[in-house]
Amino acid sequence: MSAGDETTLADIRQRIDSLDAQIMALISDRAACAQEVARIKREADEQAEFYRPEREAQVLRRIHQSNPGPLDSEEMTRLFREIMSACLALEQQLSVAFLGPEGTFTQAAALKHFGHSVKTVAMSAIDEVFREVESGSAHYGVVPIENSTEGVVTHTLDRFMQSPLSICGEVELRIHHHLLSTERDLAQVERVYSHQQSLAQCREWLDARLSHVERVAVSSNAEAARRSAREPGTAAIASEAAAELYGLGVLSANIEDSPDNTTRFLVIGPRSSGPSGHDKTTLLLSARNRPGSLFALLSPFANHDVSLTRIESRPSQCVNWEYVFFIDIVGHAADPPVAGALKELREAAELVKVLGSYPKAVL
Ligand SMILES: O=C(O)C(=O)C[C@]1(C(=O)O)C=C[C@@H](O)C=C1
Repeated sequence: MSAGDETTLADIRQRIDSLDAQIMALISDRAACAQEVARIKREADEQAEFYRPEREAQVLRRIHQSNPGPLDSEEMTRLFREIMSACLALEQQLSVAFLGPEGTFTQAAALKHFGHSVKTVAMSAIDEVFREVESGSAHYGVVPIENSTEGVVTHTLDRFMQSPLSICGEVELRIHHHLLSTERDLAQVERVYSHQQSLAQCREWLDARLSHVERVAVSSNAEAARRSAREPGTAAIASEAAAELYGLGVLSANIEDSPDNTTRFLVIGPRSSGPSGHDKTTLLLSARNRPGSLFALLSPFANHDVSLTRIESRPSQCVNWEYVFFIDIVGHAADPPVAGALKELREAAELVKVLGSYPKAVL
């Protein structure tokens, strides 16, 4: 390196130091604004809601769209996600219950959505996540709802039938599965633990590489990692986070059969979100038991030009062979086309429950 290069490097580093000082001052100004917002919210209402999913989605969308580069837009949005998470923590320390144990994809989804300044609390079942939020012990909860290869998580759908909670957000997470073990060689693995959905998502890889090995389904991927860490001769299919947490090595990375394996999670809380401009609404419907009833449930959406993105049917849990429908539509319940469709639907359906309107996932 020549003397000229040294000066240039030193110059650039000086500029970086000065920019860091400016960034810090700006972040501190932003944090002071959040404190001021909190004061105004508290003065207006003792039960003030500090977390505002619609505002967060708008902020993150603006950052995503206006990023000038060279940083990738996803990267820039993630940085702002963390800044806003720290600002919200100054207003209120949020607790978020998730389907645990520590190291599950659901925890990764919770942190992706809320940032790292919230307190995440591990629950051992989907039902417990709902109960923790229903009782007010946690402010919000995160539960899995569907996977792009394995389909819907029926436990979560069924739990909404009896819950007063609303959906206030969604999170999409690309799922990468790794084979984790304390062993150093595939030949030493005699048993593989994982959640049944993950075993299914890696079926082809397991058939090709570990066809002779016993597959054992356990309650979560993180539980699989925890067990494998204590049992020589075993491996777990789980995330990188679980590998770190339970001290396992990665024997084989990205073993999922479908390269764009994605899981969608829902954020549940005491109320749904305000309109953000790009929203979704989830409905629970049941039809009167007569010919043409499904058509009657769907036609109000067509009449009001509202798009359906998903429809699932589940046994009603009240009467044998009667079904309820979970429907996702584009738009917020307060948007005029959706409000019009809902009004018409209430005249046609036995039951119309708006499970929540919430911003479409940004990250
Ligand atoms: O705008 C608000 O209501 C705020 O509280 C500020 C802020 C932010 O940091 O931008 C923080 C938390 C909310 O969830 C949304 C936005």
